[in-house]
Amino acid sequence: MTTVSDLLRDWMPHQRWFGSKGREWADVQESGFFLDRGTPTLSVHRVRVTYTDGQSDTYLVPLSWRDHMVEELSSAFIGAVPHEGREAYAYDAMRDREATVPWLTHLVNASTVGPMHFHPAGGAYIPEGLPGDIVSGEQSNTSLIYGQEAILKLFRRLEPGLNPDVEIHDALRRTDNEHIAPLLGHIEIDDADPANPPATVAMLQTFVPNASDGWRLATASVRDLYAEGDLHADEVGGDFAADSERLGAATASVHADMAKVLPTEPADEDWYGTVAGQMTERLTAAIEVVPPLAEHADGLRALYAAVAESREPVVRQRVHGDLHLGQVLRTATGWIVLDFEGEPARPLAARRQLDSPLRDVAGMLRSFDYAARHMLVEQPDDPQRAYRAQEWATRNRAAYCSGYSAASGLDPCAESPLLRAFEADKAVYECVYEARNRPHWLMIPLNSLSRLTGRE
Ligand SMILES: Nc1ncnc2c1ncn2[C@@H]1O[C@H](COP(=O)(O)OP(=O)(O)O)[C@@H](O)[C@H]1O
Ligand SMILES: O=P(O)(O)O[C@H]1O[C@H](CO)[C@@H](O[C@H]2O[C@H](CO)[C@@H](O)[C@H](O)[C@H]2O)[C@H](O)[C@H]1O
Repeated sequence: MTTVSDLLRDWMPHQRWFGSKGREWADVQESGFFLDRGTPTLSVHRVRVTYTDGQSDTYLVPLSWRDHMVEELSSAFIGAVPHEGREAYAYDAMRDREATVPWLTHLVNASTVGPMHFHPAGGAYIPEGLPGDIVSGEQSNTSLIYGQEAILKLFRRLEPGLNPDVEIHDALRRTDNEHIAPLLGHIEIDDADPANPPATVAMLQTFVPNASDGWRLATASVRDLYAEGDLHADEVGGDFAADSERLGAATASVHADMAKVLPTEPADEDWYGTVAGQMTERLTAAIEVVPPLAEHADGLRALYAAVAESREPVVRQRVHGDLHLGQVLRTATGWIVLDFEGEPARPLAARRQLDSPLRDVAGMLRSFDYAARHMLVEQPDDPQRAYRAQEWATRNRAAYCSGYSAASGLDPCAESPLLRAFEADKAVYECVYEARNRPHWLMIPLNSLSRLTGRE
């Protein structure tokens, strides 16, 4: 007899938000409860996947249930299980509009349903009664947009403790920072082990209408440059440098406000060695997943060792942790920074540690490199394009640093072994990310490592 666990075992590994693609499953345990008993019925499942290496992850999977097949929802159909002598048809509840209404209703009512707790932010207006539309695109989480007013992000992989996205947005409510989208509420679920704190399930924030994400804008600019074979980056219509500069200033403003409302601490003697050690550990683990990384290992270790030697002055603070062009939105008036949850693959405790703000600068600099070079994936041997890509990346990286420097009084890109090491460390992370999610893009961070370690 087919069970919900059987359905999930077949379906989950193909979902983009499932972070452990390619790992063999040894076991799956699921426990669910009903969040809404209307039509369709909405159930929420905690799904614990244990892999053959003994490690495990817990994912959150909302399902909607119907007593017949619904043709318009065929792309959201997961499978059928026997229920009270008939078939019950399970759908991906995030793609079933009618099943999206209860999330906001429960938030407005500050409900507790079984192990799930809904927390509206004080004084926030929540647009109750509207259905949500899923955000298309490839992301680690799943988001629903409610009437261009609010966006609910469902965190798929559950970990005990408050998600930094909620924590940081909540703290920033005490500032009037114009570069963030205000928090409207969040949802938690109790951990199976009562000794652990609840896990954050979702965050509701103001939807920023009529905005384009930085990745789309930057890559449009790169395409314009490629189309104009004889013109330079500053001469073509879609030059992005002014936006990059404003983005640098926006990053500095968000960093400054995070430092105001969240803890800070000057780095002590040990910090540099600890950071270098963490980067080396990450490299060792990454080589297991991406063997070609081994040829960069010596160069990378030298970059990490330079961090410990140089001991640049650093005031540690909370940072974004996974800043890239896909995490920023350009509105008519300026940039908005999204998604403060850090790198989705890192443990929560590591993502909440105080760090150098250069970590974020490095993430964005990597992203300029990605935007410039992603079209070279199709034409790796075109020297003219490679030259133009380098030109675009250099121009926009410099503009970003200049914007950051003007707003903060600190040039983040002045010769800094720490920044260089952070860029390299991010590229190592990206190699693992690409190998797992988009293997045809693996060459982008791998080639960057050749440049960062001076092999090219
Ligand atoms: N407040 C918002 N207003 C408008 N669009 C948003 C907002 N938050 C997120 N988005 C859109 O949803 C996408 C995914 O959001 P994000 O928070 O980055 O999720 P993920 O953690 O899955 O990357 C973003 O790239 C952006 O296009
Ligand atoms: O899903 P998240 O937004 O939290 O971030 C993950 O996915 C990103 C890809 O969508 C990945 O970013 C990498 O690819 C980007 C282009 O798609 C590029 O701009 C970034 O520089 C590069 O790191 C991110 O690393 C990952 O955590």
